[in-house]
Amino acid sequence: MLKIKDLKKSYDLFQLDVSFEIPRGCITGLIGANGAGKSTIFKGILDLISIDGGTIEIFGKDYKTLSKKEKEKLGVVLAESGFSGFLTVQDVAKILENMYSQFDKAMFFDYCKRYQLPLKKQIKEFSTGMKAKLKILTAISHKAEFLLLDEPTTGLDVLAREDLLSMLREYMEENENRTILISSHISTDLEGLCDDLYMIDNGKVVLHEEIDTLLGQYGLLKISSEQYDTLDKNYLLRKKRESWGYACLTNQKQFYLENYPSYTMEKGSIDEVITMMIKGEKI
Ligand SMILES: Nc1ncnc2c1ncn2[C@@H]1O[C@H](COP(=O)(O)OP(=O)(O)OP(=O)(O)O)[C@@H](O)[C@H]1O
Repeated sequence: MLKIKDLKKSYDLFQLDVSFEIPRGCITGLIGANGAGKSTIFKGILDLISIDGGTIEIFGKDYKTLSKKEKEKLGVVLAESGFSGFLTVQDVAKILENMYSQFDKAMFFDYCKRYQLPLKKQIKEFSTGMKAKLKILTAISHKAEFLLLDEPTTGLDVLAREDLLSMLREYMEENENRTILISSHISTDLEGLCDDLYMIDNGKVVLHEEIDTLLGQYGLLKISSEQYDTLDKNYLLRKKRESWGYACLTNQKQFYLENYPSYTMEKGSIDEVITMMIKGEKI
């Protein structure tokens, strides 16, 4: 669905250089701290910034050659975008109807009712959660095949975030060919939604893994210096010196559980894996 090879973009001290592929029918997450380069990737894919190098293919074509009809198959939420605050939901529906031949008006108003989005109130009076839901709704209501969502959950409370993730899950359930690329710095959002995860740090991909593998096969060994000295280190990815010894990240948890059953092995949250990959020392 999307193929990015050696995408490069420089801003002063920041240098983006990433390659990745997003298969049809999957939800792929981009996770990274503020300034990691997530929005730059989205803007590159959508041709909103000039890139310094690399290739981007969407639907098997160079991204610059997409026809109007093909662009209609994209549903986009960008961190800094949105409709004018002076418009109402009814105005937005009219705009979408004119923009997209596939706009599903009934579904749009049905969702507005379900998520209590008032039709006649100006958007500037909406809460952050209401604005976020409207943005997602504008991305999914024209039956887009591929959603590109940059930080759609930022600033939302737990309930609003859950509503938004439900909208995305429903969107995926309706058609198995639908595909999502979503970024967030909140790992739990992506953990419960995505099939595949790319971790971005300082413009580079530091880890690519399926969520099931990340949750099932990664683990954090917490051991003393003496235990570390005699440990088989072949299946360790990173280590970090701690006051009590070493924390070690492995993607072969089972090996250490079987061979060192008395050593402390923690499941390791996605945040801990990210921290170890970025701050830990290579073995
Ligand atoms: N137009 C620009 N001019 C100069 N520097 C920029 C510009 N846009 C982005 N940058 C820099 O590029 C880097 C990556 O920014 P980007 O917005 O892609 O990060 P991000 O991962 O989306 O962060 P956040 O989660 O805070 O939105 C940052 O160092 C940022 O300051």
